[in-house]
This record gives sequence, structure tokens and C-alpha cells, in this order.
Amino acid sequence: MTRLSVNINKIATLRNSRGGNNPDLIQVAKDCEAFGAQGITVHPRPDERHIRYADVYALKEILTTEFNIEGNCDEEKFVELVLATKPHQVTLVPDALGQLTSNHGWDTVNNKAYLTDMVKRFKDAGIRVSLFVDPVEEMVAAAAETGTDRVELYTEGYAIHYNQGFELAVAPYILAAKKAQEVGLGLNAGHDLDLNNLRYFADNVPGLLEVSIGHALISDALYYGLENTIQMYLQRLSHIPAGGQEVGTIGTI
Ligand SMILES: CC(=O)[C@@H](O)[C@H](O)COP(=O)(O)O
Ligand SMILES: NCC(=O)COP(=O)(O)O
Repeated sequence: MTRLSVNINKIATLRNSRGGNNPDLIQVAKDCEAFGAQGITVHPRPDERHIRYADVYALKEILTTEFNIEGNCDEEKFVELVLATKPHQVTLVPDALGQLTSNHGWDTVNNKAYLTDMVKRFKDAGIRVSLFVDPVEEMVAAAAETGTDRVELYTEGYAIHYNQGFELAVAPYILAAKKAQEVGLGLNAGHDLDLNNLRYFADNVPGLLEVSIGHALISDALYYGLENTIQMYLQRLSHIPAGGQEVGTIGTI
């Protein structure tokens, strides 16, 4: 079964907008776990516009499920943070400074030597490593040569094209997933996954171990509440028994 890791960046964005501690990021993380999330993801950025480095230390103290930290290992401060807090998983993402959000995966072919060094640094510290990549077989194959444990497929392209034709939208992800299986890599996915597109992705991409979802999930929680929303996402990742019904609205949970 595919595990759900809730990205809580947007909770920090809301908190930071007023300078106080409302909403309380730590309490939200605990609640996500209590409501069924199987992991918590954060993506601290150098400007600390949402997750602050101090949040990462505080989260490490209280989380009881998988802790996944995403970020750019070009930043030595990020590397130090991850090595000091030792999450279960680090996901390396090639973001430029000041980027609005992640918008591409690693070129694992041209950065193979660099990534091999970085992967070793984290793995030597006992941290599982995942590399954020576009759904391109060549990038997945080259990722395996860095020694990484997993890749995370960047799903914005899937999310954009899903409503125009889901078979076409998912096709490169199926090929990339099969390549990951062939070269012995675990598979994660994330970015712009939502209640509408998640089930088809999870049902069709083989070997999907984990999805990290933030923006849409936190937005949905405004309407459905956090507990209902997490249950709805978990349901999209679960098998529907024959004759069963998709949970679609708050009243039907
Ligand atoms: C790697 C990825 O797709 C997500 O971590 C995304 O970048 C979230 O970061 P923001 O919340 O800053 O958009
Ligand atoms: N790795 C993807 C992630 O953590 C969340 O991305 P999004 O759902 O906020 O687009």
C-alpha cells in the first residue's frame, strides 16, 4: 500500500503571516499523525518563508511516524540541518534560490558525481535518500548509479494533464516506475497531487511506496476539516472493495 506523508509547509506559511504561533505547527503535525498520516514532510527553504530550521528540530522531537525532509543539498546549511536532525528520509530537490516552488527534477546524468557524494554523506549518517526526478527513464536509471535508495517522481506534469486525458498523463510515470523497479530503486511521488487525481495515479503506477502531499491537502482541509481530509486522501490510496463507494464529501465519511 502507498503511504501518505503530509507536507505541512502551508501550515507554516499561515503561521508566519502573522508572526505568532497560530496555527501551531507542532500540534498540527501531531494531529496529522493522529488522523492517520503515515509521515510528515517539510521542505525548508533558505529564506525560511514557511518551515524554519528551528521547526525541523522541534518536529524531530515529537514525530512518531516517518519524517521526510526535502530540500536542496547545494545549501550547506540544509545539509547540516539534515545531518543534525537525522530524519528517516531526505529528499534532495534541485531548487534555485528564491524559487516559488519546486519545478523540475535532478539531471542525474550530468550531476552523477555530485549526487553520488551527497547521497553517501546522508547514507553514512543512516538516513534514507530519495532524489527528486522528472518521469524520464534515463534520469531514473542514472539515479540508481548514485547509490540513492529511492526516487521521487515530480508529478506536476501529471496533475496538469490529468483532466485532458489521464492515460496519456500517467504514461511516462508508469515507464519511469518500471525502470525504478528494474534498477532496484524504491519509488515516491509528489507535487500537485490532489483528491481528484490521486487514485488514478496510485492505482496505475507500479511499486509506489509513498506520496507527499501538501498544497491541495491543506487547502481541502479548509472545507472538509483536517481529519476528514486526511481520511479522504488515505481512501484514495486504499483498495475499494467491490461495490464500495469513493468517499467524496464530508457527509459521507
Ligand atoms: C519537492 C516538492 O515538490 C515539494 O516539496 C514542494 O516543492 C513543496 O514546496 P513549497 O511548499 O515550498 O511549494
Ligand atoms: N514532495 C511533494 C510535496 O511534499 C508536496 O507537494 P505539494 O502537494 O505541496 O505540491
